[in-house]
Amino acid sequence: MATQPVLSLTDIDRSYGQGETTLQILKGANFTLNAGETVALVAPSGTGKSTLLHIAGLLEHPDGGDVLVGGVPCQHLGDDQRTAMRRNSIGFVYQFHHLLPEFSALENVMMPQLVGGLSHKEAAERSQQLLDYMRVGHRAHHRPAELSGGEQQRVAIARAVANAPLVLLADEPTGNLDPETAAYVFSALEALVRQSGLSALIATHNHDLARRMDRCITLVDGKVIPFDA
Ligand SMILES: Nc1ncnc2c1ncn2[C@@H]1O[C@H](COP(=O)(O)OP(=O)(O)OP(=O)(O)O)[C@@H](O)[C@H]1O
Repeated sequence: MATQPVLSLTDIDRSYGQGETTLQILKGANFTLNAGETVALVAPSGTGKSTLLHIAGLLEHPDGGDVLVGGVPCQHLGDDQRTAMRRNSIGFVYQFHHLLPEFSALENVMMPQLVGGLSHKEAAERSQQLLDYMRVGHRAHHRPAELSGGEQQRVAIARAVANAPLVLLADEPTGNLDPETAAYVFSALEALVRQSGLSALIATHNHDLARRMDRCITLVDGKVIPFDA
């Protein structure tokens, strides 16, 4: 039985105006992520990795083409519907953790679940489980500023998967960490993704980490092509 892709990018165009000129970053880019699949996006700086991830995560509109999440075309969705789709179906991890500074680690992970309608008790239990799984459970009641960079990123990963999204998108999730911490955090991310059967697209500069994904892609002349890391 053919499985439905969880994410499809079809003929994506995106350009940015820079003074007099236009910088065309994505030119008819196509990409499909299947259920349970992990893909690494490896490409030189400035080629459009973040742009592609932001478009895939419905954080940015393409100039042309469409994004299908769970088979649903998103081009013509209104802002509220896009927000709901993002909230329910997409988890995003950034290079910098973007945790809310005034809330504890636990509260940060609980937030999307509370917005999603889970009770306080259920959200707290699930959040603690996720933090434990990411081996940062003992820091649950600390605020982000009291955590190390690696711990902050592990909390951010727990938050991104808290709503059991269809797709996890990560933009250099370990790019801000020293190599040893990066390897540790990446392993925790990988274990969580594999254990929960999540589909993930992860941008990374690290070829060793990229090779651990099911397959690798890169960006050349604005198009997605397979890559042998
Ligand atoms: N909002 C914007 N306005 C103008 N130019 C932009 C904008 N966002 C990105 N760009 C340009 O588009 C190109 C691709 O940017 P993007 O951040 O997607 O690259 P990247 O591959 O993720 O790079 P890095 O690995 O350095 O993070 C860059 O040249 C960047 O300067």
